Amino acid sequence: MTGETTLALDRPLLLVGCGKMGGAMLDGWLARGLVPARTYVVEPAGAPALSARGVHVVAGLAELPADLDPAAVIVAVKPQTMDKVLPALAPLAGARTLVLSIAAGKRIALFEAALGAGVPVVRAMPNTPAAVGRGMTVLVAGAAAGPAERDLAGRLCAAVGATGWVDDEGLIDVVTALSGGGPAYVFLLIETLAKAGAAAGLDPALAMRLARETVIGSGELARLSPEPADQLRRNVTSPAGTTERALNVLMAADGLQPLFDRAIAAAAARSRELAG
Ligand SMILES: NC(=O)C1=CN([C@@H]2O[C@H](COP(=O)(O)OP(=O)(O)OC[C@H]3O[C@@H](n4cnc5c(N)ncnc54)[C@H](OP(=O)(O)O)[C@@H]3O)[C@@H](O)[C@H]2O)C=CC1
Ligand SMILES: O=C(O)[C@@H]1CCC=N1
Repeated sequence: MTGETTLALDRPLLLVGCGKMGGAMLDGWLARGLVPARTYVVEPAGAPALSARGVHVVAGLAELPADLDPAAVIVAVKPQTMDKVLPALAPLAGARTLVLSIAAGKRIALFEAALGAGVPVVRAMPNTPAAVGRGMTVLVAGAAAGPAERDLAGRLCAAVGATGWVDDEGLIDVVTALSGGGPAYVFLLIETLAKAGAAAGLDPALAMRLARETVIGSGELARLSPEPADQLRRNVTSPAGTTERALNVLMAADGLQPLFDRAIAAAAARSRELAG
């Protein structure tokens, strides 16, 4: 599912934590019909740009209207802040309010233990391209999340990009490592390609432009072409040509695959640690 979803909600939406990821999703939601006047954001540092657009921004949960009754509370604070935030969220939680957490590591059971076993919890792992409507979010639902809450969680995430569901929450650690953090690896690819080009003699600004446009163009080709990634790679690789020489390095036994195997395993292990 990718998103032309519109977000006409019949009750308010509450975003707790409006940093890089929560802010990226909120931008996407507002662009897709979320009504600013029915949107509440808890952000200790404030968010003047959002206030100017009509969103209600408060510095702490205690400042919210007592009768808020949100359709969904999106929890987008750092995992390390969760222990402090969850007890304060309890008064807002109930059987008819979806709790959608995007925090790395933090398990559904933690939310249910803090907020009540009957509280519908969905855990999602988005990524920052959500800011431009091209996110990838994987969701997993807790036992108390029924069809209506799953549908709402799915629509919130589909409004900012592609979505998928898993049944096994344990998989979210690997999802976090792959697509949650994945944009960072792609941006690192741009940086390293540009540095390699500059080291080989190109003007650094030109090398950066070539690296950036190459990743952008390749991403767009991967999106629009029916061919799988390995065929798109072969299409570039002329027999006995130049790319083949580079791929001999990148696809060697000690090349990119074992490096990414280690990187993904390290990130997934950190996600498991953050559960704690
Ligand atoms: N960044 C990413 O690419 C992704 C992040 N995530 C997850 O999203 C969550 C947020 O990450 P990210 O956006 O990067 O982090 P940020 O630090 O950018 O955002 C967290 C925000 O929460 C605010 N905050 C801190 N304490 C409270 C509080 N008590 N109540 C309300 N808000 C509070 C912070 O304010 P202040 O800075 O003033 O403390 C900050 O603005 C994390 O759990 C992360 O695992 C998931 C997928 C991708
Ligand atoms: O680095 C992190 O912990 C978060 C989760 C996935 C992307 N950023």
